[in-house]
Amino acid sequence: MAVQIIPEHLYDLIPSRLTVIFSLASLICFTVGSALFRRYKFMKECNKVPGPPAQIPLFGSFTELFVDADQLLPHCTNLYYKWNKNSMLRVWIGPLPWFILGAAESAEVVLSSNKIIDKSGEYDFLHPWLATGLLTSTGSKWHQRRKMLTPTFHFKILEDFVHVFNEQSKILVEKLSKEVGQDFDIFPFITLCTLDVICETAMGRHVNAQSKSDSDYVRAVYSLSRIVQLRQIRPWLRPDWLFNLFPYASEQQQGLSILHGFTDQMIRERKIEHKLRKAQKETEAKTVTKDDEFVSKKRNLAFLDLLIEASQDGKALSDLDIREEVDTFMFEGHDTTAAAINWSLFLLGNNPEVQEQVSEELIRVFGNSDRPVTMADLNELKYLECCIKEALRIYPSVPLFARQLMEDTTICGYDLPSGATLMAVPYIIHRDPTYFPEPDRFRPERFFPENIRGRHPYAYVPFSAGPRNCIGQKFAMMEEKVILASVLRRFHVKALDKPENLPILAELILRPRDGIRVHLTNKKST
Ligand code: HEM
Repeated sequence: MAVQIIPEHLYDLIPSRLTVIFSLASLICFTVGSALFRRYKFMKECNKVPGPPAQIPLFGSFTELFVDADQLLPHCTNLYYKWNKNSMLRVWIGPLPWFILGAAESAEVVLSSNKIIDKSGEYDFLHPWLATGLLTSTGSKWHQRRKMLTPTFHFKILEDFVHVFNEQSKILVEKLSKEVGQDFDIFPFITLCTLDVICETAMGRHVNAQSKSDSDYVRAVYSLSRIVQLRQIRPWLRPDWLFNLFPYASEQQQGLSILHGFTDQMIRERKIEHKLRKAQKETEAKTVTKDDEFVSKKRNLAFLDLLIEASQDGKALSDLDIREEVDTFMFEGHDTTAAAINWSLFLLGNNPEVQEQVSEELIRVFGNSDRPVTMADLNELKYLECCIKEALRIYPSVPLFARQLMEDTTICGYDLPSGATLMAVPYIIHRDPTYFPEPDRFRPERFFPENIRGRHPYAYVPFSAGPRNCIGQKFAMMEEKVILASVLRRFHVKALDKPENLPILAELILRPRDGIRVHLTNKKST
């Protein structure tokens, strides 16, 4: 006999099957309808910003940036000039709207804000590698870390790195001297040099990348950068579950084990050294004044040592926290400077009259000696500095960077919805003829003090600007100056390609697709 669970008098209260189906259908219709309505409103707001129309209703355009990698920047620049009305362009990357900030005016609103500091979803693809270090973190974590790391870029600490820049430049010059008289690609030589510099300054280790012809580390950096870039612009590679179906996933895994394995080993080694140093220090008398305490205690240390000290034996920073910051320095600190030095050489190699002026300055400062560059020299190399700045204007190492709106915000008269991605593009911003007439011409005098005066402060942003600007910009300028001065004291550089014919890849870093082909002549023998 079946057990009667529901009393008979309640049967009438049970909805009929039809009612259930109807209610469910209504609920689904309501949910889908309101989602579509929200989406429609979102797209309507976004579409108020001028830009190419979405090709697929509700989903935007899958093909807008589906161009060859070396066409991405020219394509974006053309789109910007075709549609731009108010310093901004809207592009649909699949269902996601990107707002391209291509002028000082729109860049200022975003970069100067203390609220718009969240990185966009595009940075999530860096997380497997950099986790949430300073570049990729947000909110209170970012605030705390920025505060903790700022003193490590103190002028006095950077001063100690000048000898590293000199040592590695010397090796570079020796290597380049073997190429004198031949046509060759200088890009890998510079990259290995900046890699040696960052390994020594960030981790306190010689990796001798310049002496080895091929570096696993550099290969892994390139492979990961390419994969991150692809995931940013190919919507089908975005979700992890889809990405994992492609061979890129195993390539990424291999790259990560090289990069993380390397950093982990460095952390282990430096922690042991740190313990020994600490024990030794405890036996020494402490005679420093409070003001000098931070700087004087930390001289001759690598960034990693400073992080280990700041970690308070794991209480403030775990080993993983340290790794994410060291990886961030390694990533941000070597490829960016390598690209910047290469682009400077490329432009100087295309503009012999400018290179001549640099040579005259170098003779004025160093005479014919080959002594190392000092801190005082760096302050004297004013024209070289203008050349570096102008090269970063034409070819910003970081060609674009992005923020995500966490609340509805009005920018340049447009009401942009929460969730939108704002993409600052220095490559376009730096070519605004209002601030830089004949923008494609290499004219270092644009950065003479009298010519900078009155220029919009956000017209030139190679290191970004505002609260999330580049923490390493002084380090980068010093390194660039030492390396370029060392190369140009010894060689005359002739570039073999013209800017108008050089294919450029806007990856995470702005790179020449086929390297920088040059011909060096020995100055001393001329
Ligand atoms: C020419 C060389 C360099 C250029 C052009 C450059 C450019 C930039 C730019 C544009 C940003 C902002 C990125 C964004 O908002 O997504 C940035 C951030 C950053 N850079 Fe650099 N950088 C250079 C060298 C360096 C060096 C040498 C280091 C370290 C040793 C470094 C460390 C960082 C870090 C940690 C951040 C994140 C800062 C934050 O969000 O608080 N950079 N850099």
